[in-house]
Amino acid sequence: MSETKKRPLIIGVTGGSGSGKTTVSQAIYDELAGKSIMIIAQDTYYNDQAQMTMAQRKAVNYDHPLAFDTDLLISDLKKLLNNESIEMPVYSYSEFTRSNKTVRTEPRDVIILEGILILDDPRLRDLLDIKVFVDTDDDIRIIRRIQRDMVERGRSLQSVIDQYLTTVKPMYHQFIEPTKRYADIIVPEGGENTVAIDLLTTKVRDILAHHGK
Ligand SMILES: Nc1ncnc2c1ncn2[C@@H]1O[C@H](COP(=O)(O)OP(=O)(O)O)[C@@H](O)[C@H]1O
Ligand SMILES: Nc1ccn([C@@H]2O[C@H](COP(=O)(O)O)[C@@H](O)[C@H]2O)c(=O)n1
Repeated sequence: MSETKKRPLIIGVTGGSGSGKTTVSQAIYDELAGKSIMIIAQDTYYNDQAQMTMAQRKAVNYDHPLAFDTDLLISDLKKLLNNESIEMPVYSYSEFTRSNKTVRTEPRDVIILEGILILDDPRLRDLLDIKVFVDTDDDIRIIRRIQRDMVERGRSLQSVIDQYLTTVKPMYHQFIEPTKRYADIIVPEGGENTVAIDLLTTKVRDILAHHGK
């Protein structure tokens, strides 16, 4: 009798911009080195804006749920859950859109999905097996964001401040912070919280062992 392949496990890691989602996701990934695991950033699934001018792209509210191509993200996750490969988009923060390339991505036993709005859409939320909210104060997040966006995302100090006040902060309080209620685990201070990361990786190891992985 042929063995049925088990459905991959999806861990969702959310929180405000600069809260430490990427750091927590990378820490889980590193702790589970040697396992079949991948990280998907929700940012990769921002809408395709190739047909827009640069001025139009810069004016988009990137912290609103409608900024994302959630249908494509859900469709790709369902393929991975079905143990099929996907063509993952490639996103550029400096171009404010996807490139015309994609990366062929094979399914893995564990998928970490990290992003600001992964708990907002019930269709997406329902695909997640473990839901984590990284909870970091607004002042710490804006300081981290200034440092990161100026170094890694080609932004000026003034543009980071303007964007934070006009969209990032209000959207956080309207759409992101309310999704904390859906989280199984709330992690204060993100990547430095080794206790939370140990608990999560132990849980994932238990589930994989139960599946014989
Ligand atoms: N606990 C921490 N202490 C100090 N800096 C941190 C901590 N966690 C993350 N950072 C830094 O803050 C920035 C944003 O963190 P990141 O994990 O990318 O957040 P997010 O993915 O939520 O936007 C990064 O430059 C990262 O190195
Ligand atoms: N072209 C873009 C796209 C997104 N953003 C900002 O990125 C934030 C989400 O990424 P994190 O790694 O910080 O979680 C989000 O708050 C958007 O404002 C952008 O500035 N430009």
